[in-house]
Amino acid sequence: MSVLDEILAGVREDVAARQQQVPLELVKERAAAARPALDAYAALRAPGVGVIAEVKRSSPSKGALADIPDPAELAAEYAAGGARVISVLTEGRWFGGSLDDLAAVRAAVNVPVLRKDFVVSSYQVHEARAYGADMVLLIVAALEKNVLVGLLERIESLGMAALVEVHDEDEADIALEAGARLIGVNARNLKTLEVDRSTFERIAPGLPNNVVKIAESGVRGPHDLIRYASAGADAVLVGEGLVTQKSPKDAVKELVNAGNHPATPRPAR
Ligand SMILES: O=P(O)(O)OC[C@@H](O)[C@@H](O)c1c[nH]c2ccccc12
Repeated sequence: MSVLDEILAGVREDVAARQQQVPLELVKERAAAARPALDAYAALRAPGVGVIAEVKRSSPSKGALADIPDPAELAAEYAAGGARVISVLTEGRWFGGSLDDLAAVRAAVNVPVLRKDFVVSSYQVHEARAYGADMVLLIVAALEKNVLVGLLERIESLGMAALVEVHDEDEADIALEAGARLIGVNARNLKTLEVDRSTFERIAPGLPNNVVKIAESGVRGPHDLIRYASAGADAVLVGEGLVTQKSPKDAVKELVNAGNHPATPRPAR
């Protein structure tokens, strides 16, 4: 069984358990009462290369990365540093995240917040909205195409934006056919867990201009952002390179400055 399959099996168990405790109808009521979603698509299309800063305690590839006793405080630092969007891992078994982390971050910042998880059912989409998410990750490799289409429509009908993650050209085609407007190319292969930054350079040029292109994984400093920008990235998503820093705020600022520098290429529109 691949790591992805193992993660998905755990996620399905956890979702089933939550659904026993909190019925879908109740989650929908909470979603309807939540503050309306912010426009993550607009935020990520703004001029300059954006930074999506991630709250991530651990990962299957690296194990423990950072304690993060106060995710709200970390998110506030990210926002103060100029992050366009905050990504919050909500998967618990492998990434050490939770929906409480999402709610805490939502309450602490005014920028859009991404629920980063292995979303396989519409229950999780309603949960995302109930806990204040503005954006939800969908991983093509984890979903049947018809399920992907259904979840994407559900996310948009709740006013949120879907970030559709791909790893190769075939998955990118599926994402486009499904109607994705924001596509994330993950340089980390979810089967081998290895990072290959050339993945973005291979796939991004084939994506239409109106699609917002996000480079995920492998950004350790401004040079990686500039490399991704040269290949057409609208934004980069950064986890490890920020949570391990003494000053996450300064680290974000450094990336944001590189993303706004006149010499940094930006996608043609
Ligand atoms: O820590 P990094 O190398 O900056 O990577 C961040 C992000 O791309 C990674 O956390 C990620 C990308 N896609 C995911 C899907 C699930 C969990 C995590 C991820």
